[in-house]
Amino acid sequence: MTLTVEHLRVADLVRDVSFEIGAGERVGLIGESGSGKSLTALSIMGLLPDELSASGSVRLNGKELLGASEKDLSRLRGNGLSMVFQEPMTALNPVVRVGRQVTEPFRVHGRRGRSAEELLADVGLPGTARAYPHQLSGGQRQRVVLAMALANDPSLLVCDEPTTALDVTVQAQILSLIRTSLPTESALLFITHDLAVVASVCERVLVMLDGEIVEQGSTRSVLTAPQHEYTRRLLSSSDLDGVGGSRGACPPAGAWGSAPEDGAQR
Ligand SMILES: Nc1ncnc2c1ncn2[C@@H]1O[C@H](COP(=O)(O)OP(=O)(O)OP(=O)(O)O)[C@@H](O)[C@H]1O
Repeated sequence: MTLTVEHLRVADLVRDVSFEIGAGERVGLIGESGSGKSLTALSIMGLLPDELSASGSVRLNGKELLGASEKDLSRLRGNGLSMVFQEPMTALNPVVRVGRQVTEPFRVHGRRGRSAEELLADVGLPGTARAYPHQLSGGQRQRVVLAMALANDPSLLVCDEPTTALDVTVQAQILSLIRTSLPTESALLFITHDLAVVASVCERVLVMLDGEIVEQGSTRSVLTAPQHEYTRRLLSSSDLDGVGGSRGACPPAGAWGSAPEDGAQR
């Protein structure tokens, strides 16, 4: 799997954005609010609102996605491509039991797959298939969304601030679940404001400012030796131990998206 984004433009809001993500790569997209991260993700997914359109090129394994038919895109979504949004309630139907929702990707793509109970147990929610979303906590709902996104073993998972709405403990659980549940060969594009999250999940990072990518590189090099003034400012205003506070000191154990427990297990 290779995702190739070239000269992506969305009005004046995203400008000349180019990057590539290969199979198994975990890539972070950081930048302050309004810098164009979500619009970049929505362009990849073919989910831009009607009033905005994208130009340039977004290719998945060489196949152009910009301008692809809705039929082709919906065949890809939840199959080759999956996305997890910040607010799980927007992704779940409040009047449908979660068990039915997590197996939806199989029905949409006409496939037989694992049972709802299995998919939910995989994300730490055994015995919840008959629950409605409102009977679950915010963290549990995000687990359901993740189970749905992972049901068809997507080649690319896009997460747009999936933990921002959750408290710190639940946030850590969801991050750990993303690290361990995503098949090793699947690629990840992870959007966040939080540099500590990037350090713990991603091996490579793209930095966006005012609609443009201003810096990219390995998470270690960008967070320890930022080249762009904006990245330096982001770091100095973050509470990332060992980087923002005392630059050059050792990062926390397990940082830089390469923690041993990140290994190959599903
Ligand atoms: N439908 C739209 N029409 C016009 N402008 C939009 C639309 N959606 C987003 N924008 C603007 O585009 C810019 C980039 O938005 P985007 O949501 O991609 O930012 P972001 O980096 O994801 O921010 P956040 O971290 O707050 O989610 C913002 O200035 C936003 O106001």
